[in-house]
Amino acid sequence: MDKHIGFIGCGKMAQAMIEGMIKENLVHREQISASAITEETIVAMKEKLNILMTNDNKAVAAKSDVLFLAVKPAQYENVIDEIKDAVRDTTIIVTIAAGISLAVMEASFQRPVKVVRTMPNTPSLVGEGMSALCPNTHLTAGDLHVIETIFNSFGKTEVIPEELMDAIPAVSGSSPAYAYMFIEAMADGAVQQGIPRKQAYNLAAQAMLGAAKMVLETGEHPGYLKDDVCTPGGATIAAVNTLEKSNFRGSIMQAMAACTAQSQALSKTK
Ligand SMILES: NC(=O)C1=CN([C@@H]2O[C@H](COP(=O)(O)OP(=O)(O)OC[C@H]3O[C@@H](n4cnc5c(N)ncnc54)[C@H](OP(=O)(O)O)[C@@H]3O)[C@@H](O)[C@H]2O)C=CC1
Ligand SMILES: O=C(O)[C@@H]1CCC=N1
Repeated sequence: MDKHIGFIGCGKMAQAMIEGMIKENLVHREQISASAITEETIVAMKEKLNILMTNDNKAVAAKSDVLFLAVKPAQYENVIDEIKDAVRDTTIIVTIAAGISLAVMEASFQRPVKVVRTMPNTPSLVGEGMSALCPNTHLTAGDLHVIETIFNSFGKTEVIPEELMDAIPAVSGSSPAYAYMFIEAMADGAVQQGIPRKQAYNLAAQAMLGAAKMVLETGEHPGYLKDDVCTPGGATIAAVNTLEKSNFRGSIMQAMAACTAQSQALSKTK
């Protein structure tokens, strides 16, 4: 891709996307630049990613065709104030923060700008990201194609209407955290039964990966796939019964409602 891609902020999410893009050969390393605050991050990321690293946000903003704002939500206001005059009218600005709306972005730049509100996730690092995208009205079909090409290089994408964006962290932006908790819990359960720790993580994680692939690749309903595992009078249905008694599905839905409420609360403070 013949574009310069910039990142304001080079933390966990920016690194996952940059490494994903590089692994997929979307762009050469010299087509990516990123800024951070501390010398420690600048030196560490230069060493790890071999991209142009700087503490000069304006310089990154000025040279980017696509500019990711990859700082925490609380830092958006100050960062936009700093860079807004350096950003070109043709630059596509990508927000990845929970709770920052397109209206807030447009108002902060104080002029018509191309903005895409997105919600990626950290598995982008290994090319298995899931990102929701929501462009504003200033993006052309060609601009959206550029953004989809970038995000598809490190995973999959769905274009989502803005009124649903606060619900996305719960299902894909934040959900890797609870998937890791599930894997950790299964590994603990395996260790309790005498299985060595390293093998326990491999067994649990590969079972999760395989189950997810079954849903995506067979197109079968997850309930049908679950039924296929449950031998009548067998071991699996005993586990399913215990999970139902401890409100497994209800707990997950409640956690997701809390996640969505927090995203909405972040939106309201902006
Ligand atoms: N982590 C995740 O799973 C996901 C995160 N997000 C969103 O991504 C965004 C970033 O999160 P995450 O990567 O986890 O956060 P991190 O804390 O890991 O990274 C934040 C980065 O921003 C840099 N930074 C802070 N202030 C400035 C500034 N004024 N100018 C330039 N750089 C600055 C920090 O620099 P330094 O290192 O020098 O302090 C750091 O590199 C958030 O808005 C979050 O909502 C979205 C989806 C998933
Ligand atoms: O916890 C958060 O607010 C961000 C959004 C999704 C993942 N991390």
